[in-house]
Amino acid sequence: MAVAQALQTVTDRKGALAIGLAGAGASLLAIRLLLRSRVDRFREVPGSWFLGVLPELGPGGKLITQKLEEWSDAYGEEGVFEMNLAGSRTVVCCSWEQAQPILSRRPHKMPKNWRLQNVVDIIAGSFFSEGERWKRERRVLSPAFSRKNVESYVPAVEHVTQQLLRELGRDVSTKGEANFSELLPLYTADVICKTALGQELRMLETRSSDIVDDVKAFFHALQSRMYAPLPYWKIPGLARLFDHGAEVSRRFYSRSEQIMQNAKSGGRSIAEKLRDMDGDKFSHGELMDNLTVLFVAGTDTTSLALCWALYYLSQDLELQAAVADEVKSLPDEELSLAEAESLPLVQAVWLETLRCHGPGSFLDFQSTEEVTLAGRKVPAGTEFYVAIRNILKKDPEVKKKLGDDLHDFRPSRWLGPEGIVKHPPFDTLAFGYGPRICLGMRLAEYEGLLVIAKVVQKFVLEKWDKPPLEETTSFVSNEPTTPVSIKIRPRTW
Ligand code: HEM
Repeated sequence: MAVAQALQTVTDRKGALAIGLAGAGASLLAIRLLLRSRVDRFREVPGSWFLGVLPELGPGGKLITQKLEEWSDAYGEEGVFEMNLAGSRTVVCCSWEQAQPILSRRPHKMPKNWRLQNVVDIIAGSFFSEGERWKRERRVLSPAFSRKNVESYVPAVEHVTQQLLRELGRDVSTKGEANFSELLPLYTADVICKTALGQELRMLETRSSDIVDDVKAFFHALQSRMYAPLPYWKIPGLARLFDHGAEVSRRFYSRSEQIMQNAKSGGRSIAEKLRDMDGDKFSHGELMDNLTVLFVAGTDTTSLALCWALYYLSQDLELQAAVADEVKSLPDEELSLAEAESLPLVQAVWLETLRCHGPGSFLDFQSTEEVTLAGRKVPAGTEFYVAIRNILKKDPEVKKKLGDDLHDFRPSRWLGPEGIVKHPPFDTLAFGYGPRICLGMRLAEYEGLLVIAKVVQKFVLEKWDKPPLEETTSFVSNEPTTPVSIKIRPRTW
């Protein structure tokens, strides 16, 4: 009898608990719906009430670039629409008109969004910081990428570019084709090491991909954490099941320590300059963070943009022949920044590649104040995406300047009677906008022009005869889903 009574009590308690939980759930849903109805809404991408559109973004959000383009077409006729991203209301600005109120509030009123907080235990440094810390880091790092300093890196970049040409020559004689997805990240990593960090790691020559593999693993971890429905990395032992961010972070830290030890005091490279600031303008940890950021931000981005550029040139042999004609008589020795910039068609190919396939296809923020968009008030704390790719491929303002056929890859749209016409800010939008625009833009641009010019001068890229490349998103990069392997042969004049 006593046992039966005890069982009854337990069952009653369970029942009461279940009713309580159901009641709490229903109240939460009711509050959510009530709050929702009070907010001025834009057209919304349909999704489940709990995860919203997250499942549609694929594992780790890899489909976000394509989805933003698709949804901008379907829901973005006002230049702005919204979506529920795992419970967070996210407003997407897909036109230049609606993007401007967001971008003009940067950096302090429109910081990067809270999702970046998910990665602070594996990476920090200028790309990820805010407020006073970001200001100090930007001030200290900026001079390293000034025009004058990038000009001083010319011999180093030329040295690595010559190595790239030698490696391509080797691949031609052994395989008849070059895997640019393998070679270009080694090239950009060598350039960063030799210029910014003052170290010669000869990754191209030895084809050693440890650093490049770690950058990719890092991007994977960052992307996975930013789009995870639950903070799996906070549960001991679970993080390693989903990403290797912590191990990669440790490896980068020890590489940065090594670089600092090798750096001479008072030298020219950024690492050498930073070494003198250790403990003064920068704490030691901050120093290590920023060296890692340079590795991470400067390798995959530029190499992927170059992969896309060479892919387009192998698709369009007429365009390639015109580029070859432009670079035919370039000297074998180094090209200054001004000489590289005086090649209009090479520059047009670079600008058009960034417009169609720039690695940073969107920027994400979180507002600190109310913003009015398309006549509707959006409260402080809302997440915003600025869909850069969509703007560059569909916006009426961009059409006015660059033509109606924005879906086509047509470098000549950047050319006028006098040569290149840049159309700011659209010529640099792939590098971001405003005070936080990409720090390495000048170096990336120089590498881009130089590689396009020198590769086409020395080699013919045969016609692309494989299926068209598709892309997937990995943190700030948009990479082809299959390697960019192109049949090449030496060019004879
Ligand atoms: C084609 C190549 C590249 C592209 C398309 C690119 C794109 C971008 C974008 C979109 C941002 C965010 C800008 C914003 O928030 O407005 C950024 C930031 C940044 N990039 Fe690049 N990047 C490239 C190459 C490089 C290189 C070579 C470096 C240097 C080593 C670099 C270092 C950085 C840094 C440090 C930031 C953070 C700047 C800050 O928040 O103050 N990037 N980049």
